[in-house]
Amino acid sequence: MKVLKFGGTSVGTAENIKKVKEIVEGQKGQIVVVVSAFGGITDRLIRAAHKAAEGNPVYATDIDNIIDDHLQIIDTLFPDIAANTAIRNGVEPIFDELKSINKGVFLIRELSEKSLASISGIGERLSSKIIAAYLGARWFDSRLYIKTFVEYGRVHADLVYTYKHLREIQPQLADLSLFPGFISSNARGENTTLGRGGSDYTASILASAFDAEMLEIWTDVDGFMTADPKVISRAYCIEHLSYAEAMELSHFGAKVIYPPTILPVYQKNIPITIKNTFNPSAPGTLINGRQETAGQRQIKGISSIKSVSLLTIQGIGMVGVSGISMRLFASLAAKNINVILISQASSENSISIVIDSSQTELAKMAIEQEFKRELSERHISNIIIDNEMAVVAIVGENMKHTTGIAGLLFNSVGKNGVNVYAIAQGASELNISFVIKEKDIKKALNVIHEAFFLSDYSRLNLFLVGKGTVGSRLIHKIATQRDKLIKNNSLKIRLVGLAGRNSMIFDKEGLDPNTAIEKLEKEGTPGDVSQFRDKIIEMNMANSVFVDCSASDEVASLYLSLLEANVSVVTANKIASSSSYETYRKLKETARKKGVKFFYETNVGAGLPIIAPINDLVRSGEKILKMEAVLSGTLNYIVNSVSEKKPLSQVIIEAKEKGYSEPDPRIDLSGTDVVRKALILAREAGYPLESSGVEVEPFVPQQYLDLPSLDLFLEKIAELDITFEKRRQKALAENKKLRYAAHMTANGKAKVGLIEVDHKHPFFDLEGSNNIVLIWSEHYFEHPMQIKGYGAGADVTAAGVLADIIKVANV
Ligand SMILES: NC(=O)C1=CN([C@@H]2O[C@H](COP(=O)(O)OP(=O)(O)OC[C@H]3O[C@@H](n4cnc5c(N)ncnc54)[C@H](O)[C@@H]3O)[C@@H](O)[C@H]2O)C=CC1
Ligand SMILES: N[C@@H](CC=O)C(=O)O
Repeated sequence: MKVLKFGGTSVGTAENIKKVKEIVEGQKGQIVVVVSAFGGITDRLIRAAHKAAEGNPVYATDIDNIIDDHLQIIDTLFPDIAANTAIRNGVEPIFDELKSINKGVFLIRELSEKSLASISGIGERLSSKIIAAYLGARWFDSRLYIKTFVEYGRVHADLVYTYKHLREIQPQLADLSLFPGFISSNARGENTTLGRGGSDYTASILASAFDAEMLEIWTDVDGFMTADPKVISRAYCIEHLSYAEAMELSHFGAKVIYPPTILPVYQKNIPITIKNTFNPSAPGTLINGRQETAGQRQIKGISSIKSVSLLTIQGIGMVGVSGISMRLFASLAAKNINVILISQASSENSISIVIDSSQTELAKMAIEQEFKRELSERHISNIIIDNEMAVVAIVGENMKHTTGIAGLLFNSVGKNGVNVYAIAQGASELNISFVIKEKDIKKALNVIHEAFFLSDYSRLNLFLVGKGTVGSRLIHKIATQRDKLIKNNSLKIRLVGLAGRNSMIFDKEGLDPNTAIEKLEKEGTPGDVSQFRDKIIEMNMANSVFVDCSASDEVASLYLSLLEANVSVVTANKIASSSSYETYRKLKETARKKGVKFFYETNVGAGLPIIAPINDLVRSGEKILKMEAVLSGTLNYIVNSVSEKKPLSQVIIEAKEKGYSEPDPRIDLSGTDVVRKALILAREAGYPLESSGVEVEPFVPQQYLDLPSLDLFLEKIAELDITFEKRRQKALAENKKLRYAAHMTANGKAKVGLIEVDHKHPFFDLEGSNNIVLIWSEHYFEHPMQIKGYGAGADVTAAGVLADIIKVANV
């Protein structure tokens, strides 16, 4: 025999009830069906009853509407007049009862527990009669067999009597029998209920009493998911759970099954299958007593509860005093307050508990009353209440005796800036629960899911500033590389925010990179970058990365606050790392402390790997003694491209057009860009160089750089065309070439300026806009390490920024 339970949505409409019929008719052997009330009816009944108790006459209309909805379902399911009349006659007395109890409540303005139990059970009485007639099943009144008693103000099933009654009627069961879920009665024969979700419990009690071979819970999801799919879109259905795992997951918020349901079938070792009425071919989740084998996932699922409060009592007078916990929990139990989580420090200095937020005041009063003396004598100093909290739990039998689970869990939430307020883990190692702020729940669930369920891919949420030469190519690369990154690196990069100088757009699900710039221009909301930063922090998304493709100091000034908010920063903009050494140090230290990344590889040599190899040398204990480099793509392009036919002024414009120069080319021509790069290289090599320690010879005389506007500069710079060409010709006559070079030594000094190199010098053959860096260290002494290649340009830089972004994900 099998017991099949169909919940409210499964029997929410006549169409759905037809699906139920197909499922039932597809079964073999003896079947017992349990049904809930039609979807939403129980809530509507309870609301109407409360209105009646408040003296609100609208209750009567609400009841009429409930009755009409049932009649409509009857009319759709029973088009045949005789059958229709028969079922209408069958339910008419229940409609009358509903009206008269509510009328009584309305007249005396009082809704007793007894009346409420009678009213709220009417939904199941009606649905079960209608569905039994439609399926041709023998109908049984659960109230006659499922008996309850009250303890601590709560209704409990009296399983001894219940099993006895049910076994007595077992011989009367037909091939297809149907019981209403949820409803029961007490020893005096008065109506009671098994509590919300009680239909699952009814089905489990029947399965246990009748020794069923299987209990099937038919609902509107495919089964237990690895996490709440409304929060984690990548959550997927769990194929198998042990009873204990299912109990833990459902207790902690996974509303797939009502937690007490598991006990009756567990005691008989009857398996449960969770199935989807709307997707019956899906395998669902099987719950049984099978032990997990090694090699399977350590974590089966993540669940969470919101709207809870963390209540902490603390005081040094509690240390070593026995009976404190007993009195605390007894005082809460006396007020019917359910404790969701308990955490106590081994010092016994404090006990933290989590309770439903609606019971906070009641709990505080109960504790204050119980510990009146201890509070007045300051043995207990404080009762602290943190509201708007959430509990997150990871569940899995395979966690037992496996090291590193807690480490991975708290590392993943910690580096995303989620603060953990309390932790609880039982010695059974089946569940690790912890308390966080409710606002962090989405972020926490996302990062934990990513850390433990690596089945698909990691995600990065990008917030990009700058859609110019480099930024626009980066967006293009994100669009073109997307599929490859998912396939080869299991990484999904989502552009969730984009900002220009005065406007911004956001999309939590990810902007389409092919149209993001156009969308920003058309639909962007006005605002500056500090507002962009505030919104990033407010969005509080997991794995957030801020990407700076501007040349703005205003943007660079935001990095610290972003890193402090656990947002990683990837930047092509050199301003931050080349400003004061203290700023550079603080940014790196903050990133390290917060467990986020601060990457700026493109600051020197664009897409060339220069910073990473220097870091590797330093980390391996190498002392860097000297560096010589050509670090300006623009200036190298200029010295290589000026000719008799092509004057300096024309080549400067070309360098800008080719995307080599800074937005303002005077930054290159003054030597500032190379100074910035030299500062960064020296600092990466371990020398706290400041810009005052760099001797600079600008590429063009200072008087041109002092001109009031860029336009004027570009107009006047032609005056230098002849002088520059002469200098170039003179060097050429001596078989030499001009190079704008940087020179850094271990004494912490640097020099930047135009030099002449002969054919033996490694700079001599440096073509186009290429860069070169020579590094002398203890081991690279006679022959320096050389890094050489394209040193500027939108595509190589965008590729370098993308490489830094990928590095953030550690894939
Ligand atoms: N072009 C190259 O080869 C390389 C460039 N870089 C760096 O890349 C960065 C970007 O360079 P390009 O794309 O050539 O510059 P760009 O001028 O073409 O683009 C910069 C973008 O940033 C935006 N922007 C500027 N100030 C802003 C602010 N306060 N708020 C929001 N947006 C702002 C501008 O509107 C523009 O869209 C620069 O810092 C540059 O030094 C780094 C390595 C190589
Ligand atoms: N303007 C820079 C671009 C790279 O940083 C250069 O010319 O090298």
